[in-house]
Amino acid sequence: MSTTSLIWIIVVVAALLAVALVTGVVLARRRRISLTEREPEQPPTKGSYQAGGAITFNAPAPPVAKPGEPAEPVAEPAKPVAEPVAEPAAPDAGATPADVIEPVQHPVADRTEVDGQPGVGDDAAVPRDSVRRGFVEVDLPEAASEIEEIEPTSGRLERLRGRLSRSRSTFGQGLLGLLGAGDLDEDSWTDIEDTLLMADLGSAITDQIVTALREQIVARGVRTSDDARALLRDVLVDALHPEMSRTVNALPHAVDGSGVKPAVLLVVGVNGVGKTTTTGKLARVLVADGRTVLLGAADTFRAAAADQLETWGSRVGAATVRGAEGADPASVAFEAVKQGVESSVDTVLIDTAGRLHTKTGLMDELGKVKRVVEKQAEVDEVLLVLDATTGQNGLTQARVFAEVVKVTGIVLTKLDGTAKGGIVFQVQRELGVPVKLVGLGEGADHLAPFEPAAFVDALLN
Ligand SMILES: Nc1nc2c(ncn2[C@@H]2O[C@H](COP(=O)(O)OP(=O)(O)OP(=O)(O)O)[C@@H](O)[C@H]2O)c(=O)[nH]1
Repeated sequence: MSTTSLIWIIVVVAALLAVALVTGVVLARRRRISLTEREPEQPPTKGSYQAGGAITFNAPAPPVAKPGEPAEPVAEPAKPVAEPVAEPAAPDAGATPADVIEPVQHPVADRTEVDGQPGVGDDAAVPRDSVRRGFVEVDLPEAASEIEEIEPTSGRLERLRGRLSRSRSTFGQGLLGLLGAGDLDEDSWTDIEDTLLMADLGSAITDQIVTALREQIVARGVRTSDDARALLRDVLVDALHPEMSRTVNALPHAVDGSGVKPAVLLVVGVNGVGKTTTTGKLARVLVADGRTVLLGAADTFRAAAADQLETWGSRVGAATVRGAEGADPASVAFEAVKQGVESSVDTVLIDTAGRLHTKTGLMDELGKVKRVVEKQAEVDEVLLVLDATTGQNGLTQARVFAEVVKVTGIVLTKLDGTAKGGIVFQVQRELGVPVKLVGLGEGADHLAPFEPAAFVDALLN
């Protein structure tokens, strides 16, 4: 091979290498992902929470002044949740004559249960054919690594109205169809009665509503379906006692000679009704309102219940006081209130054991929890949680609990899972105690203040 040929070969190889190098660089640049520094995320500000017309808490005293902080003025115009409510702190003394509806008396002959009214410590009698509720195992809510943002409670009932669709389609729409169908004969009135009974309004309230409808349909000269809707709305809202106070007594209050103490709430009810979930949801609402909350896991019967509560608390930055499995619930409740007082939190929420209804003697235990707590602080609210899907069974439970503790408010859960939303009417009548909150789903923010008008609108529209 001549020298010239060798030179040519070297030149060609060099040229090919150069082309390959340039192509490689271009391709590598194209494939590279462009990385830029992300703007740091802004943490959700509490100030963005607006909750006017939402779950209302009483404010009998200025909020707790934390050590080193100046006391805040009594009036809190910036906090829409804490609408000023002219209610004294003590729930026993808080009811105005308009708030009080007489609880229904139950002569033995009228009772639905076969064994007569259950007494304290007895098993509550349930209809023989009812399905027995077993142990409820629930998945723990996912633990959050940082404090969650909480949906405002304002307008929750409107936002969650779709969750009442089962009651709306059977009860609300059924009634509207019957009432707006023109001239009503006796058969139509019987159908209206049946619809009310099937929605679990109970015979007394059904009679009351039918009588009111019959009178007013003539008095108002109802002609169109719009007239019928307006009449039905008024009658149903009226039957829900809109004048009753639904304020949750959950704000700290002054105690003679010992400064300000946290509000203490007991959450009671049988197993599986949704006590722990409700306690967690309520803690969220309070935290969203700028309150400090301590949780007491006095459901020592089931270890997972304390885990469940602790997880709820961790999601909103609330600490949980718990005891060993099987520990005395009263001692856990005592410790929770003690710590709550010492750390000057605004509210202590105590989740109690749920097997009080069916195990002899356990109802007495609930009385003990209350007595022990009262050695340190007043119990401001006893919220009885009832599962709306259990119908008459729920009413039997309500009676038993009312014998042991002074129930001050009802939380009706699982209204999203039933067509029998009418239980709301009956349960208030049974106990003479207002439904204050309703559970409309398993979601963390699916707890709404109970507002009679919004509830009826959700059923009828
Ligand atoms: N659909 C629906 N489910 C709910 C509601 N409230 C609670 N639940 C569910 O009901 C189940 C039982 O709830 P818990 O809060 O564990 O009930 P509990 O009364 O504390 O039960 P125990 O700890 O066994 O006494 C869980 O699966 C909840 O997610 C509600 O409003 N709607």
